[in-house]
Amino acid sequence: MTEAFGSYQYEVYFNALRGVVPDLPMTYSELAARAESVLPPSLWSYVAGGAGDEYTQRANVRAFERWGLIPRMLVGATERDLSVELFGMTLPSPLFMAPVGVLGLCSQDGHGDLATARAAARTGVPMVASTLSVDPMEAVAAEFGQTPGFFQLYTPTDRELAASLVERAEKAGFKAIVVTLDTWIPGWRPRDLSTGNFPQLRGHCLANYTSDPVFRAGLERTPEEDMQAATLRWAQLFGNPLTWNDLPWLRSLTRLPLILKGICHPDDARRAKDGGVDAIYCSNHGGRQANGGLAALDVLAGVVEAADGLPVLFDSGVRSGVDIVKAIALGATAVGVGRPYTYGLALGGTEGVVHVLRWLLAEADLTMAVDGYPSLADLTPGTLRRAA
Ligand SMILES: Cc1cc2nc3c(=O)[nH]c(=O)nc-3n(C[C@H](O)[C@H](O)[C@H](O)COP(=O)(O)O)c2cc1C
Ligand SMILES: O=C(O)C(=O)c1ccccc1
Repeated sequence: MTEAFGSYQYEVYFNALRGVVPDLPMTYSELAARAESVLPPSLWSYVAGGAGDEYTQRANVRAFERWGLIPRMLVGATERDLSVELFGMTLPSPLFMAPVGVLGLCSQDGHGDLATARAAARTGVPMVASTLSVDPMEAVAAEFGQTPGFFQLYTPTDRELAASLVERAEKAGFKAIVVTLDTWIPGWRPRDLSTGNFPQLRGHCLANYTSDPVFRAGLERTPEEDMQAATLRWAQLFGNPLTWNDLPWLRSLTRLPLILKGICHPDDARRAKDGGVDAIYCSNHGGRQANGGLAALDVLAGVVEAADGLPVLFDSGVRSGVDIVKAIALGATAVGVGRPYTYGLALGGTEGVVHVLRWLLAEADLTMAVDGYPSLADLTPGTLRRAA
């Protein structure tokens, strides 16, 4: 069984009253500062950094500050219901873990994908497992327990390899496929470019490829014999500049729910819906891809409207439980975090991730209690006021 997150706030309260405070941060700024102090500098830069001067990354966070929740009184919101229906499943809350391709490297034991999957099992918070991982997807999925997991696909140029990855994800028990559209080519990332620092190009996090029969069949020597050649092959295959003409092919890859990640324009949301996808994932990749300036939160409502009833997943800039509540009020069905749980992983492995997830959920739950919104259905756009 997963932990009831609702009890976490009481645990934190009572422990704090007794003077027992966990040795893990309770605010994002402290979380980031402590993660920086434990991660190797190059890995810290890779995770914390973004595109260009990181204006968009900052805008993602600031966008939340421009919305204010209007408190309602005498509601008696003594019990809150944060559960969400998605693809016929009932999730305990709208929170999920966005795919992060270097998780494996971020935990002290070098197996952060597994550690994160264990946190998903403990909390009931789904993990979207990246194509880029230190351990193969089958090993990651084996740690999910009763919590559903989603597989994030970076579509390679080799269609047979794409089909193989999706087939493996189905067999491994993943419950949905998330196709990321915004990273067929890495963005302009000065921190990484100035240090020549791209973990995958050093042969890291490629287990899903090196364990794949189709990928292996394309190599002259096995990855065990020649990882450099395997890495080069990966770099050649990694990104596929798909077009809308490829959507029927993507759709044909799986009968699992199909989610397109990186949708920010209402027209793209409409087109995706017409193409038969099951959900839209509104995101600007945490400001890592284009430094285009617009916060993901500021395009959410338009995407939700165009999605016309399809579930809309959202990430980019969520740093607190209040942010989760605001994204739901602006129409998101489920809300993802990337860097926050990655920093928890760096600080404390599975425990660190569990801590961050429970904090975010306890804060969301308390916000709904204090502001008088007992269920997610009560969080409509009318509960927000644009403050600046
Ligand atoms: C270090 C790092 C690696 C990422 N790797 C992937 C990935 O492999 N696949 C993907 O779809 N998104 C990836 N993302 C983007 C996240 O899924 C997500 O969109 C983003 O982190 C959300 O923004 P946030 O970090 O502000 O919460 C990555 C993000 C970070 C920070
Ligand atoms: O770092 C990322 O955000 C990411 O998803 C990625 C994946 C592969 C190559 C470059 C970037």
